[in-house]
Amino acid sequence: MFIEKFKVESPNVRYGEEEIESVYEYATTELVHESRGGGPRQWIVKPRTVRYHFRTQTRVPKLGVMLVGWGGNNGSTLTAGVIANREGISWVTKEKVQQANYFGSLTQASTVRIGSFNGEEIYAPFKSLLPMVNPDDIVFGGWDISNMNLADSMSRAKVLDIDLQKQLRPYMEPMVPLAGIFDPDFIAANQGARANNVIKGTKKDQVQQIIKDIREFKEKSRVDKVVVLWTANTERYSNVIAGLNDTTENLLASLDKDEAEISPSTLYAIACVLENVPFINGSPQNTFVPGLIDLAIKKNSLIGGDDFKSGQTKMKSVLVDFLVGAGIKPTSIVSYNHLGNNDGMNLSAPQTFRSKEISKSNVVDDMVSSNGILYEPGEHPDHVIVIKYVPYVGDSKRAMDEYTSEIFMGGRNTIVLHNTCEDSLLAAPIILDLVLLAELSTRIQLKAEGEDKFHSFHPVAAILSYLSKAPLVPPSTPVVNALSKQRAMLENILRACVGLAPENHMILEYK
Ligand SMILES: NC(=O)c1ccc[n+]([C@@H]2O[C@H](COP(=O)([O-])OP(=O)(O)OC[C@H]3O[C@@H](n4cnc5c(N)ncnc54)[C@H](O)[C@@H]3O)[C@@H](O)[C@H]2O)c1
Ligand SMILES: O=P([O-])([O-])O[C@@H]1[C@@H](O)[C@H](O)[C@@H](O)[C@H](O)[C@@H]1O
Repeated sequence: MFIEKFKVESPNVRYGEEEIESVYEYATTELVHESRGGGPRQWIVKPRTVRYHFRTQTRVPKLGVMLVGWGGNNGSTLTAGVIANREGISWVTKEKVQQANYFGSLTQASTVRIGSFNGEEIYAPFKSLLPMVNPDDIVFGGWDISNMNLADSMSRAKVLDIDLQKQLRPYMEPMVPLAGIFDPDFIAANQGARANNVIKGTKKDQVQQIIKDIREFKEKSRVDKVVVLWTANTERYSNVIAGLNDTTENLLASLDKDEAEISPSTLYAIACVLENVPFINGSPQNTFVPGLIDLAIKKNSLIGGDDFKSGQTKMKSVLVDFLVGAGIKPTSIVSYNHLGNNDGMNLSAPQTFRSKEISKSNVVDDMVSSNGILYEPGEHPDHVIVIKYVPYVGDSKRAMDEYTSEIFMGGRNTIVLHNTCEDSLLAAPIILDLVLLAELSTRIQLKAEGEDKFHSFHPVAAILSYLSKAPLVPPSTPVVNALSKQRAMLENILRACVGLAPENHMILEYK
């Protein structure tokens, strides 16, 4: 059964005027590897409980979202989708009259199990766990190196139905991206033709301009908070060089010296961290060079990413988790896709493709290393990524995957998948979840027993892992890619904030 909302009644939860406070007993384990009584060393597991206090501010801000690459397929499609939902627009397709929706958004279109009632499982909207921004209320803005307005960008993207585009045009025509930071050295040469809207000056001038843009947008749109998200083109990796971008001091000194190796995405990120505005990277490049991560930690300013986990890779983080978890040994994974949008054209250059190849390849590492029965240390499946640019198919990505595994008694199993979809219709809801969850996480404070004061989550927002192909995590912490674990982590943290135990699916009541 589905319910719209609920309230938790418990001595561990207090709903105040301005915040929800909860006390949560976090059950974990401590491992030691030592000898007992002079015998050989053995692994000892010690269950332990740590008491956490959470405080979530319940006042939901008016949120401004500034997209870098606003005029792109993802940016224009997301903007269109939010307007269509806000205005209740429906449109005629060849099959039916279609209503706007937020399908594909974890926060807007998925549910969580609350419990059972009279033997029936009860579910509520994911977004009902804690007060969240209503996406209909988001004010969009942003930058693009192309000066095309959002209505024409939507038309250029060729993602949405024509009847819908016609109804949206009046809303989107007045939306014009701010000039962006353009550096041809970091993206494919084929992107140069659209770069007619660029910020001039030194890299430091460009950072100052981005800061000025953010302040003016916030004032003009009268929003309480701004989140910036990169959905611009994939850049090549920046070279990480000691003395140039390895520390805060060196990165800022390099900025002063107008160092060529600082990428546009890192410049936007510097501006956001200096302005204490959350910055999320939806592409695979290493925007967050060590010096930027160091700066974000010093400023306690949220950064998150990398690379939206939207389609082929999302499926991979489910399938490989299932196979390895079932004791089946994937030995060969081949992921091919072709697409014809501008992203695909940009990825046709070797240096930008390499950024994407890295993020799409590393997604199985945690699952493989979790099973020492199947894999020897250092052993991993053959894993090949192929992306081809085929203009004719446009945004309608065709993905084909082949998974070959070893099974019982020397058997082989091969699974083949084919997936066709508008890539931007998968990515847009992911972008929405990223900005909504980033904003929510900045309203949560926590304190573990033994700590003397409340503090925010670590500024490197591992909580956003479910939405990223290559989750950015705090230094020296584990990267988890298995989708079910990522979702459970996120849901259970939000459940703890409102005094609910983690969902463990034991339903002992019925055992
Ligand atoms: N399913 C998906 O669509 C998906 C999934 C994962 C990641 N991504 C990543 O999201 C990004 C956007 O995808 P898209 O399909 O919207 O691409 P797109 O090419 O349609 O849009 C990118 C936009 O960014 C602009 N741009 C490029 N460099 C810029 C800069 N320095 N500053 C400001 N604007 C700049 C371009 O003019 C373009 O309008 C790509 O990096 C892509 O790899 C997309
Ligand atoms: O999310 P996913 O489907 O694994 O990966 C996608 C790639 O297959 C596609 O070629 C690329 O253009 C998109 O940006 C996205 O990264």
